[in-house]
Amino acid sequence: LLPVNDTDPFSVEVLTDPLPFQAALRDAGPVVHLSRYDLYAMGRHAEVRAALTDWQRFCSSAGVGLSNFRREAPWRPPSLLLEADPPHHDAPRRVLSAVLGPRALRRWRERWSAAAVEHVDALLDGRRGPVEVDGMAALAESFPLRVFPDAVGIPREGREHLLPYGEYLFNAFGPHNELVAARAAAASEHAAWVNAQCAREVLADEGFGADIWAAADRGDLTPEQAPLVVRSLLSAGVDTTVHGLGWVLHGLATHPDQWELFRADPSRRRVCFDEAVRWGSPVQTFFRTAEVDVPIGDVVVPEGSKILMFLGSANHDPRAWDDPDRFDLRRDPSGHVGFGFGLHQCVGQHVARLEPETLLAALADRVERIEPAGEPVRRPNNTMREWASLPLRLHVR
Ligand code: HEM
Ligand SMILES: CC(C)Cc1ccc(C(=O)O)cc1
Repeated sequence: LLPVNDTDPFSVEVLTDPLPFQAALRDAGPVVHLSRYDLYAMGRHAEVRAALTDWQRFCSSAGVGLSNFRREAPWRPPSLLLEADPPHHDAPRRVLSAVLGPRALRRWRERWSAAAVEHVDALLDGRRGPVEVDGMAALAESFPLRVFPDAVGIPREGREHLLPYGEYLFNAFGPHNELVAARAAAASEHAAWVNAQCAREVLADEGFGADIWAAADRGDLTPEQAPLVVRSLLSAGVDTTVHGLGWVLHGLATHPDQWELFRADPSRRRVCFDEAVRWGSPVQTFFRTAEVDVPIGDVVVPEGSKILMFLGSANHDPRAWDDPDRFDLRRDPSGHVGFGFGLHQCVGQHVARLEPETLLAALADRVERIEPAGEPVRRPNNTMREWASLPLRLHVR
């Protein structure tokens, strides 16, 4: 293993199995200069949380990827939430908080519960005993794509652009390596399709998109801002939940006692998804930019530097968690940074929780046991920790 500060954290090797590098990063100090990209890396829970709450000194408007928007043009117009700081961030955030809040989701809960039952019934197709599936294709990818685009209110045509768009977006937060170069040509086509779905005239009368345009009618947003706020949903709302679900299924399959616990004790159901997001941390890393010189320990992070926060490492920091590498529904995962923390903390987290809640409830009624049915396959991505396939055996009652 190379010394930490010479390691490329975006190499396929580290992206595929990040835990050894992250342990070395945590041990190397509260903040570590990585020479390869001239950035400052944080792997410990305390420092990552502190940086996430300190939006004045660690800003988002220079981009939350390696690229510094003040030095090079972003590949797409910046997000009005993710890549914005107060005061510009305030109104779009206020609008999306209301559109995606727990109260607003009540009308989707019944629909998604019914959709989950239909989805699982169709998958099991009346079979009993052991049923082998690829958890990613059969559940983690297909269920979010069944319910979320309709909730946004986009047309059915062209939805196959959604996953590749998100895949490219999350790669593009990292360095311009092979993962980005391989798909750069297709990306502009995916982006063009996504942008076209944000126009008022293509969106259904009911859904998150319509709610955002209604906010513009009320003057809570300008008509120029509305389509970009809809774009945020299509950018952040699909691949994240797909891989969040992937980690739930992988955790339950590799810890079969946990499925027993989940089925036996409904109170565990609420905590299950957050424990999976802590344990798997589908969003592994992203950046901030130092607005001033920031002293941390005996290192000064110079103004203008990029800070790389390792959320997955913070969520496995033994300074913050007992037995962090264990997926355990008995633990209280609150305080994890898998949804971020502070001002930009995930505004879609309630949607993110509702999808697995409804799907797992439908599975719990029919499946007594979940176990691995072969080697799962990783897909390297500069930001997202993803399973390409998850062979599972579901024991159906
Ligand atoms: C498991 C699923 C998800 C994970 C792990 C996740 C993770 C995150 C994280 C870590 C951030 C903070 C980014 C930062 O601080 O720079 C964030 C922000 C955000 N997320 Fe999520 N997210 C998920 C699902 C969703 C969904 C379903 C939506 C939309 C329906 C969504 C919309 C957003 C938006 C718009 C922001 C920017 C918020 C702001 O900057 O104020 N996310 N998400
Ligand atoms: C973890 C975050 C980087 C996920 C994310 C992506 C995109 C947006 C957007 O607003 O486009 C917001 C959040």
